Amino acid sequence: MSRTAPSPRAEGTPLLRAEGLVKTHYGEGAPAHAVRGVDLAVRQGEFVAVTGPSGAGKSTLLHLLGGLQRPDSGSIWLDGACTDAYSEARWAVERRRRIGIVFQFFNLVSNLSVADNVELPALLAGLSPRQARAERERLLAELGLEGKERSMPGELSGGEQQRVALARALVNHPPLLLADEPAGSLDSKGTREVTRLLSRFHQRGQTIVLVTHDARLASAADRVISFFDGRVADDAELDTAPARRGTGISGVLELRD
Ligand SMILES: Nc1ncnc2c1ncn2[C@@H]1O[C@H](COP(=O)(O)OP(=O)(O)OP(=O)(O)O)[C@@H](O)[C@H]1O
Repeated sequence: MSRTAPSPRAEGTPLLRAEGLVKTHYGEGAPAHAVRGVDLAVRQGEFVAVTGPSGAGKSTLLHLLGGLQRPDSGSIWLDGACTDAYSEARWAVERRRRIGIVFQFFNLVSNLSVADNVELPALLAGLSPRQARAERERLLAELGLEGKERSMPGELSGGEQQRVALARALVNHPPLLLADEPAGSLDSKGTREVTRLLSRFHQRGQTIVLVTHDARLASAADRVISFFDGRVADDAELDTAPARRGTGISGVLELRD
């Protein structure tokens, strides 16, 4: 049975809301209490970075928010709709429509071309092949990947693969982008690229929840949640974020520096 959405914190219904999230992993050793009771609301247009030490539970939290793992208890609302009763298939549909996800190791389909990797979610969401191709062309051009359409993921640099993954995540115009250590396997140039891209999409209104160890990447956000031992230890709005100052990423994104 669906629960009623709690009253909004401010400025209307949050795009994403979690209440009382708990998740324990049972593996070989002792149970890992990864998420121990998390309440969270993310408003439309926010760029939230979740930081914290290794093992704090950040990735688990992101997986819960994207429906990739199920909480042991607690609830998640997407745009005011409770997801408690969602099946795996329903979550897959909701992700296609509402949530783009990028991962540390890109998770591209290795035997599909760049073009096919980006078009696939659009086709699955019901776009015609022509529409999917148009969206793919637009995004790959924007991300500086023209000419790479027929390449296979293994032929690309890590930074290029992550840009393809971003194109794939955003091809259906999802209201929410979740990013799990998107620069975690990139060099400093790749990290700068990802930072600038996330800032740019955020400035255009993209809501982002980012998990990262990287202070530089986190500083692009306008709100930083410090996660420790499965709980929110601090939740702070940054008044120095580039997007808020309006002095950071603007104009044309230069990727080829
Ligand atoms: N599938 C799993 N099975 C068993 N234990 C798990 C699983 N996934 C995570 N854990 C454990 O849960 C805890 C939290 O892991 P999680 O990956 O969420 O933390 P994290 O903050 O993202 O860490 P890192 O920054 O190192 O990626 C850790 O103790 C981890 O070993």
